[in-house]
Amino acid sequence: MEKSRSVLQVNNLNVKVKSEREELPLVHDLNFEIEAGKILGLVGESGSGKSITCMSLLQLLDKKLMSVEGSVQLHGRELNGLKPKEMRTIRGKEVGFIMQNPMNAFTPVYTIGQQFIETIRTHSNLSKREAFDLAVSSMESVNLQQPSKLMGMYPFQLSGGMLQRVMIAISMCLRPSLVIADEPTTALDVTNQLQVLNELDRLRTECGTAILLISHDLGVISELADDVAVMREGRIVENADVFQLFDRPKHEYTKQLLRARPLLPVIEHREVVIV
Ligand SMILES: Nc1ncnc2c1ncn2[C@@H]1O[C@H](COP(=O)(O)OP(=O)(O)OP(=O)(O)O)[C@@H](O)[C@H]1O
Repeated sequence: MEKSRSVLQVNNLNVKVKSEREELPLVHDLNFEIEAGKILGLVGESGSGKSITCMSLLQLLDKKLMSVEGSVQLHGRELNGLKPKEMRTIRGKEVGFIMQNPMNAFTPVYTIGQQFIETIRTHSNLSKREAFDLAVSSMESVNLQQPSKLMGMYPFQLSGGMLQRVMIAISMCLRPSLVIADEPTTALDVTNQLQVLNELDRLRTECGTAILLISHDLGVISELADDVAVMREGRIVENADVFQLFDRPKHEYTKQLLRARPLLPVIEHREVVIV
């Protein structure tokens, strides 16, 4: 039997928020998969459930507030229902997470270097020196200048865009088999956006990483994604190959999204990324 190349397989995923009287659905019956080396773009208007989906895949939702039903398999291993300790060993090593707000990813009282090295050493057998060198080279790959100096600085001493790139470097340095990237480039200027997108592209090409890429920027999605899922009000209304979705959208909502995109910047963006 042919071995499945599926890295992430999601079946009948439902997320509900608990209130005193009832449970209100936020995400309905999601089904999708991502194969090794492929990028699935997830698009949809604000509030459509993209971030809640990411958090549920990573088992990061507060169980007291939300319930998650359905199956989330990483290389065939069920993640939904794993103990927090087991999930912690998976997050950071097998699954990298790039979140929207980089400030939330760091502890203010430790330096960037302390946090970077701690993360690397929790998930690997590298010495402090080796972890330092890996951190520095990872920061260089996302265009951070003077990475050795940055290692000694505290999060508040870096701009939002720099912190975002440090978080991306941390998420990618251990070459996880899955990266979940929730608006990874929103806080960045165009040059750094391109650097980060190229780095994501390199990761999937060279390391076979599967990537779930959430972005408002349809130019970014059309450039990088192999498949695109369109979310609306907690449901996936269309999931198709990127060419089919952009050239022959089926769902009325997808057509609306495509009509609403700003054309000029998208074209410029695509041309530069291809280089
Ligand atoms: N802690 C929470 N309690 C109750 N409802 C929540 C909670 N967090 C999010 N929601 C609701 O879940 C829905 C989906 O939110 P989500 O943040 O996933 O949207 P999104 O598509 O990621 O939006 P954006 O693009 O703005 O980040 C929204 O209606 C939001 O109000």
